[in-house]
Amino acid sequence: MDTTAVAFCPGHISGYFRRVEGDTPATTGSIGAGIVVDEGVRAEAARAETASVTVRRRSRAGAVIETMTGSPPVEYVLERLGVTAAITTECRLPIGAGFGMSAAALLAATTAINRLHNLGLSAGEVAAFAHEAEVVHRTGLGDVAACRGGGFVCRKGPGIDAEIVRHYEPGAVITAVTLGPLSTASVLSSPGRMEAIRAAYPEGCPETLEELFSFSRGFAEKSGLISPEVRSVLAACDEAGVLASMTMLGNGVFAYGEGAEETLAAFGEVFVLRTADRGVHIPEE
Ligand SMILES: Nc1ncnc2c1ncn2[C@@H]1O[C@H](COP(=O)(O)OP(=O)(O)O)[C@@H](O)[C@H]1O
Ligand SMILES: CC(C)(COP(=O)(O)O)[C@@H](O)C(=O)O
Repeated sequence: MDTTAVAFCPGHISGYFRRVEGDTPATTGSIGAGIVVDEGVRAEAARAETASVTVRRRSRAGAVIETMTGSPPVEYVLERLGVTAAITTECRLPIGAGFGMSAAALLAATTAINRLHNLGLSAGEVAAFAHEAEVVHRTGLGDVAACRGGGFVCRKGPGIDAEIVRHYEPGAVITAVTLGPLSTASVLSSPGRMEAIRAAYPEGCPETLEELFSFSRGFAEKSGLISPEVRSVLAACDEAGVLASMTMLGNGVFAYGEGAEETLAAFGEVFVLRTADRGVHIPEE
């Protein structure tokens, strides 16, 4: 009997989205587009009498820079599955910055719990529990669906079973900078903000990364979400001819193409990411 199980899930930078309201969490979610990135969350589930979650962030060099206790959405999944475990999540990207860390933590943790307790859930059932927790806790809408696979994605319906168009761009470098957290729940709970977001939604699916940036930027401009700090970074990117938009929902910017890293570096810690080639999985260790 294994005493621990591990899973990894990539993060997802949403470029634009529109909430779709269903009758249940399964039919509630979002449509939109974004990029699944190679950095994400590694979750370990260990046998334990009681449920607990420890959240760790590591620096690029591997040192633990932050440790937090508790994660309401991950605890929700344990309770929903009727099992206990000691969960430890580890990530390098900041939490609450629009990198879909809540969804990555949920998918990775649920995958690890399924394996630890031999629950026999299919990949779809694992994703359904993770998605339910995201929607109930207002930590995300479309990230779980996106992180089931890699590439840059266009989600055409809510929930985990809707059609998703994926384009794989192996090696494409996406650079991001964060200027501080933005609570996803606070935006998703604001009727005024959600109406502006609804009205800003662009039609059609991007065929190229360039198009994804152009649709995302149009959405960001119309959404009313751009803070003065994000505006300064976007202005610098425009000046340098670098494609850029706001990370949804985070107080940050993601950018693509030559000069992106140098331009963003003036504003904070830069994360150099690549489009992920696969979604949630059990790593070979
Ligand atoms: N790495 C993680 N491990 C465990 N829980 C997490 C993790 N990242 C986010 N969460 C949960 O999600 C909440 C934040 O969600 P949100 O603001 O949507 O962040 P993000 O934009 O990174 O998805 C946190 O308060 C925490 O409860
Ligand atoms: C934009 C968001 C609603 C939240 O994304 P994050 O803050 O990264 O959890 C996402 O889930 C989406 O539906 O596109």
